[in-house]
Amino acid sequence: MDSTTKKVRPGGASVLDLDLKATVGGGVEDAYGEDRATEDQLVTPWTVSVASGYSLLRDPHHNKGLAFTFKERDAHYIRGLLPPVVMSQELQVRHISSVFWSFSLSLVIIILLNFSNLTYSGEETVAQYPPVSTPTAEVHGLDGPCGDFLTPHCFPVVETERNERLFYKLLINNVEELLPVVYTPTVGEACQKYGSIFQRPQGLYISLKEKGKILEVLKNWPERSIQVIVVTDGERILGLGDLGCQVNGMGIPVGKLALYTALGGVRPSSCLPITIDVGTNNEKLLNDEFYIGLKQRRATGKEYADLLEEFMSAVKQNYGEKVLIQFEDFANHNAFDLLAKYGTTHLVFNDDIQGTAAVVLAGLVGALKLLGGTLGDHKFLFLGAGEAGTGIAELIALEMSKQTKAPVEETRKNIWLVDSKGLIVSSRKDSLQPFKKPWAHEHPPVTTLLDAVKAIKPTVLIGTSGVGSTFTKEVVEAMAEFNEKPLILALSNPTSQSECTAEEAYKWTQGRAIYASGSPFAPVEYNGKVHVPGQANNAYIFPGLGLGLVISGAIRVHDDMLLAASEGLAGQVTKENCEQGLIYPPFTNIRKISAHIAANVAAKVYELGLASRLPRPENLLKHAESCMYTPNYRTYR
Ligand SMILES: O=C([O-])CC(=O)C(=O)O
Ligand SMILES: [Mg+2]
Repeated sequence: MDSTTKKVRPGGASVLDLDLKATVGGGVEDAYGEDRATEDQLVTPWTVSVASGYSLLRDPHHNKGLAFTFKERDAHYIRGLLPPVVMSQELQVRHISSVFWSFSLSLVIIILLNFSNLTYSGEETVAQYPPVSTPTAEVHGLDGPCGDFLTPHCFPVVETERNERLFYKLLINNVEELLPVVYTPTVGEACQKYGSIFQRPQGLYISLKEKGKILEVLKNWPERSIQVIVVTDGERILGLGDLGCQVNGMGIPVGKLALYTALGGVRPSSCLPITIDVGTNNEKLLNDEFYIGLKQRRATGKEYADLLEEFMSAVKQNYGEKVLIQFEDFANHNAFDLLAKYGTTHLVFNDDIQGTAAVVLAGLVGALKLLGGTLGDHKFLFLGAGEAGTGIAELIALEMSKQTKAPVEETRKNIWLVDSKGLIVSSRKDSLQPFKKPWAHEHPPVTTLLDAVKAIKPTVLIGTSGVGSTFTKEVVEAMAEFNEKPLILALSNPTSQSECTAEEAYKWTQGRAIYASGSPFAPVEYNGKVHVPGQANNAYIFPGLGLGLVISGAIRVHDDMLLAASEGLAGQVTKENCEQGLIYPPFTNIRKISAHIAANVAAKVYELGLASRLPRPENLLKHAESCMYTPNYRTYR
């Protein structure tokens, strides 16, 4: 062998230089290309090591706090770093739960910190959070020190930072109470107020500065086996508008993915939150010296489309065909285009358009048990003709069309939408955005919601405009005039943007309304009867939908899968729920509900031939349940 044909690796070993580019293989699933890389190609030097001692207690994936046994403490060099008691996970959860509800959150934080890592300074963390009092705190009676001292959102954030399994166990065991804390509405407030407090990375930031390097950026994320990505560009965060990159620790994608794990059983390490930063048009943020995002106006047109295209290609190249990408809180003008463009090449869905649609359709099916009749017997009026409004409207029309065999163009005629310019009617057609055009029916112009209610006489009123307090007393009273049981869905988030509160809906209809909202409301007593409002939030759907797509190895999302998800949810509404006026099952059973949704979705994926995990398991419900991540501690050797 001629020495000139040898190359010397940095480690000193020599290899044959026989056209390495063509002959060196990395093996199947060498996704990162490290093994097949030639010597002149750059690779990411990832290492895997066993955590022990002090660093084990600081590793949230493996930390068990006081649950480490003495055998484990000796084997992993942590004896003495923890106080002498050994506490089971169940006891840890019980302890936190009891403290959580009977004392104050500030105290909880300190206890959690003790559980998780004794060297951590609680005061430091707590001091980072400015005073705030949240609607959640009010809903749950968590006043006092919690309100003055820190935001409840800080509680789970701190918790995941210390002990992931304890956090998920706590969340699963107390889902109804904690959902509003990790998720809507508190997450919205956290995004608005705490954008400048950057903690450790909880997801990836991809800005215009990363153009041309997005694949490299993805490789910087420590986990490789990614199954679900939630991505936002921050332009329409809930009903709060353009918050740019102001998503502290990426509130929205992180919050959604926490629910993928807690409610849908998707492994936390396979979830990747991503915030895309193309600038912001929010003047306040642009003028804020502490703003953490790009200080420029939003990129649009080709510049925006090119960045998104690079992102979508890099995701597919890095994680393959089966990674699910959930678009979240994009503005209308991008959301529909992105969904149409990538729906045929990637496994994508838009939670605000499709997730919300599936959950509302399920609620309507539940409501029919109370109201009687079929979907086709009802008339729907929406305030808001954006992603949620048109998405829900389309899915209702599709389901009606399936039920009645009438073409969807016909069934759409039972559905009317009002936007900021009034009722959408045919005379406005030329000036309407494309996604609104199918809803421009024949009718004289009507400018206000109240007049539209009087003219259309809907049986169902749905608010999706992101603007609060728009279902006024007059509007709700008008609904109650010609409906024995008016169905009122105030879907805008967070609580401040609700079209009307639960109390208003019941009061203004003398307790006759069937009411559900996007953000949670506490039960209301009216005339001696307790009314329990439902929460029509996409959190019911996306975790189960995602699980169904992942377990079947789906490669595309089809409308029929959304209908299957919706049916899966509707099927979980019991007779007792209906008797209480509830159109959704309680969140307490959400893991079971998610498994049913996942099984229904997976069945549809197999039926449509879009599944890549073969053969199809016989019992999909059992299979879905068996695939769900449970956060119980594992024993270490
Ligand atoms: O996050 C939520 O609670 C529901 C949702 O997607 C939105 O309002 O944009
Ligand atoms: Mg959303």
